Amino acid sequence: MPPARSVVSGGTYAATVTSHFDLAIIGSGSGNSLVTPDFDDKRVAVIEHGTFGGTCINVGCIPTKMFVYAADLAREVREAGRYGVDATLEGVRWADVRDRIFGRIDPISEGGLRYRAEGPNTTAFLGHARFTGDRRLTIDLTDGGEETITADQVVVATGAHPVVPEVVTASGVPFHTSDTVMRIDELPRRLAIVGGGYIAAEMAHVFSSFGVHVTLVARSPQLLRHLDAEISERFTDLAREQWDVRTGATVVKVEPLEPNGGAGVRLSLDDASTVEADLLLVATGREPSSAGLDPAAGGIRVREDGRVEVDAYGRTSAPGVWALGDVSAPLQLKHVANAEARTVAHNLVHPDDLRAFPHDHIPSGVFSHPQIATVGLTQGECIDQGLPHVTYVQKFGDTAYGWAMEDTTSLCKLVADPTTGRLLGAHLMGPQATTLIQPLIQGMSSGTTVHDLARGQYWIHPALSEVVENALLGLPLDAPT
Ligand SMILES: Cc1cc2nc3c(=O)[nH]c(=O)nc-3n(C[C@H](O)[C@H](O)[C@H](O)COP(=O)(O)OP(=O)(O)OC[C@H]3O[C@@H](n4cnc5c(N)ncnc54)[C@H](O)[C@@H]3O)c2cc1C
Ligand SMILES: NC(=O)c1ccc[n+]([C@@H]2O[C@H](COP(=O)([O-])OP(=O)(O)OC[C@H]3O[C@@H](n4cnc5c(N)ncnc54)[C@H](O)[C@@H]3O)[C@@H](O)[C@H]2O)c1
Repeated sequence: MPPARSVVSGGTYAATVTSHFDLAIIGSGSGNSLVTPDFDDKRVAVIEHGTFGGTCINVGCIPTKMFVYAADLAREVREAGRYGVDATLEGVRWADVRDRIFGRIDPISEGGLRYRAEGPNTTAFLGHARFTGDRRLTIDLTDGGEETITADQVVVATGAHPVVPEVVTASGVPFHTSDTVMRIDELPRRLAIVGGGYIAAEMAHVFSSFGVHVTLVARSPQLLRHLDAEISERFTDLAREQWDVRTGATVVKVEPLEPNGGAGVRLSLDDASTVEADLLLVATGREPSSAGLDPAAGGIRVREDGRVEVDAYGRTSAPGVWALGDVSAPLQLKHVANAEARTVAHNLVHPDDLRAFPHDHIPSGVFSHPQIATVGLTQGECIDQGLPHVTYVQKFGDTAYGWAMEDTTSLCKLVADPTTGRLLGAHLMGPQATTLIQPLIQGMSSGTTVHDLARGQYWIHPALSEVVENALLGLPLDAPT
């Protein structure tokens, strides 16, 4: 492992580095995968101002889901008595859970940096990149000084970062975001989470399953309000059974619990109620990391919401400059960033055969309790768009495996076009929802009709996937198409 130097080239610090590259990539998350064999005989720079490897591996999808797995286990032990299996959760060794997770992850980041630093044609710059001209970047190196490079092509893959409301930052009270909360030294007794989206739902599940009292403060009347209304409503009801959920509530004041500071926080809400907690987690969205790039200096247009403007092929308004992932994508999801990176990797070397981003039928999952998975249109969107549609809701509890699980709350809701007999959307809430949804994503992507999806293949009996089969068969379509 080379020491953490700002400019790493060939494993040794290079005082004078090559200043012109064939390709410069800003951001080592999904951007790092652009260094394909097509670039074996070309010079590539990867610039990173944070932890090498980006969000997903270091502070996003991977560690959160590793915590979620442990949380699911803890919850199952607690609930085993329902099935006549008596078990007691003796404790959760937070430090051991945390260290197991980061003990796997941290070496991956280190290995990724080493691989780029020691690559024969790659240079890893550790520092903050900003545009200072057309395809010209000035890098404020992490350990001081700056370096200016140019490149034939530049890819902006700078991701997104947490937004923290001013009421929190102005208070001076210590708080966490998802970037830091997974590394805390010990579990708090009480955790307050501000936000009602993905991160809030997943972190509330993790910490409450580990025995922490969780209070969740959300501005909107329902949690996960981007989802199908029925799912969002039912999830909010189930959340209230697990956590102290304050919906339709805005935080108006944040202050330390003790007059002289120290641990603990008191939140005052606009309904005159208060929340007291030992730790505060802010999960109020992530904004694209575009501003710090000085995009205008590079001729790069940015949308009102902060996303770098790209066309269907990933081209920005500046010739030779591309963007992908959270900094420009319509959704902040790793599978979207990966798909866009595959597209840009092709387009970089095939200027006469450009491919468009595959943005149809993008699914997403929320790894909370319960788990949620969704793809396509919601019923509400069909109504808003005046689309003819039919729906069907299949309860997990009305299938054989659902009986085994004594399930009373899980569901699979399908939305279909009665004329074409094709699926328009699928929305699942319950155990393994993110896995169960896959045949429905496949059906939508390949344009298979509901009838062919249901009857064109076997479904293993009495597997949980019969929920999906029965949901398809339940859709009130006129006739098999
Ligand atoms: C807690 C959490 C859980 C998540 N869970 C999931 C999940 O389960 N499934 C899912 O699909 N998605 C999940 N996501 C979203 C997913 O992590 C992101 O969509 C994905 O990582 C974005 O990849 P990216 O390459 O666009 O950006 P990133 O991976 O964020 O990479 C951008 C990199 O650019 C660097 N950078 C930024 N600006 C500069 C600059 N000016 N100079 C140099 N370097 C710079 C950053 O430090 C960063 O390393 C989660 C996100 C979070 C926060
Ligand atoms: N499983 C996954 O795929 C997964 C998991 C975590 C994160 N992510 C990605 O990361 C993104 C960021 O996650 P997130 O949970 O921070 O964002 P989010 O957009 O999912 O939710 C943000 C929440 O904060 C609320 N909010 C916004 N501003 C607020 C304010 N000033 N005061 C109070 N509440 C406010 C919103 O109403 C919303 O409930 C997600 O949109 C998602 O794309 C994905």
